[in-house]
Amino acid sequence: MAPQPLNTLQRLLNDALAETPPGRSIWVALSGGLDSCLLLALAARACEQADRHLRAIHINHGLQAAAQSFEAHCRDMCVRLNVPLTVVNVTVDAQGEGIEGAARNARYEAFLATIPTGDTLWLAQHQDDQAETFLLAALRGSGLRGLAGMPYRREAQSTTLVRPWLSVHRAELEAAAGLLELRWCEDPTNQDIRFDRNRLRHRILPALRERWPTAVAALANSATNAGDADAVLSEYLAAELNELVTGEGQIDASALSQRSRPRQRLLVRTLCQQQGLPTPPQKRLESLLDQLNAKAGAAVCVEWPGAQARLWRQRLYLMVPFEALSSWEVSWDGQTPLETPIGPLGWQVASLQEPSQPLRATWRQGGEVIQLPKRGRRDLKRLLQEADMPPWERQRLVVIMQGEACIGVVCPPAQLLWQAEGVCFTRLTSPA
Ligand SMILES: Nc1ncnc2c1ncn2[C@@H]1O[C@H](COP(=O)(O)OP(=O)(O)OP(=O)(O)O)[C@@H](O)[C@H]1O
Repeated sequence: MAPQPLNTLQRLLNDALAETPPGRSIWVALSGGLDSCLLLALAARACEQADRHLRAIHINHGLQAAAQSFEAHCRDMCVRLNVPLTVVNVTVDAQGEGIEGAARNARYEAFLATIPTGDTLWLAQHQDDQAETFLLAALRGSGLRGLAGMPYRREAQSTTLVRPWLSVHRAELEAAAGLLELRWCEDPTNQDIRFDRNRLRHRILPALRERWPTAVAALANSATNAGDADAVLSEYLAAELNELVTGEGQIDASALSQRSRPRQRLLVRTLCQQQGLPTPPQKRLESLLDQLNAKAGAAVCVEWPGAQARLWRQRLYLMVPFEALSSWEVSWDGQTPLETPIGPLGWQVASLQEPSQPLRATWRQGGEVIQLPKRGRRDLKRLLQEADMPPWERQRLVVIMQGEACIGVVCPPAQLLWQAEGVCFTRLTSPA
């Protein structure tokens, strides 16, 4: 009979296996370290018994001299276990964030780009990793979402990520590795206490455990509780946000200002999350909320890395910051797909009143006039006001000119706003 630690670990894998769709592969994220090597060894047994297809993926970050030996170890282990291995080399760009975070982002991007839709990826994180993640989040002052740490299971771009051993203590994995006489690579950087996580692991958690022997399990439990609370709260907030939505990526700022401050904070953070934007740091968020009742004409813009919030006509807009536009003007035959500095125009001209006169495309300069069917000559400025288009979007409109006449106004890539009398634009269909 298998010794107790192996039994527990094997059972958790069988449970995880029972939840994966039949006919799809299970992938093990194999770093070459103890935990993921053990995961691969026991996953190979579980998948063989259940007649399931197992694969492994190793990401080579190329960050340290030892990277090649990790890769070699993974290759060797997969050959011995007869598990197909995919190795992906990534370039880690640590600009603007720590090297650990940049490596993690590059790794997850590579996982999702490599693993076919519908397959499942198993990661070897355990309870101690979860406790560290919780503490790191608490030390950053995170809200519920951050404190929830790593979920047992999560869907990402149609790939399911599962951590079957999230409830298992590291010591149990070490004991199991000993029983199996497993071989793995020790990552020399794991001892480097200049990294926050390593400092927690080697200095802080041992001190906590000395006074509170179950500290790791308790912290991991708090993460689970935070995750549950976050999931329920998210449902309520999504429903409340729905009532505030005034259009895509915008909500009613004056209705938001009627809410209590804590509610406002949560609603803005949730809106950011829904739009895949980073949430604002506390001071930026407070500054934004202080201005919710700004006068209709005031141009309020609060920025933080990766996102900005704007208030306009009592509506709150959240978006990715625009890059400043430099001047641009090109001549155009009306047929060739036109690439603007902010993407493809998406339209072509099917017919013109004066086909011989050349066209040019440019940003809206101000002062344009367009002759509209049945409406006569109209100032573009007035039309934009009537259309309720925010000022920052007005600056990014492409106007098609023929001589001094504006014959079309497009918001790239999809929206044709106006076409002049006698002119017909048609939508470009993307090549199959
Ligand atoms: N380079 C990598 N290639 C593939 N998977 C990885 C890689 N690095 C980490 N992982 C996956 O993410 C999990 C957590 O990563 P973490 O950096 O905490 O672990 P590790 O110390 O590198 O390795 P291990 O958890 O195997 O001891 C790993 O258990 C493994 O499943």
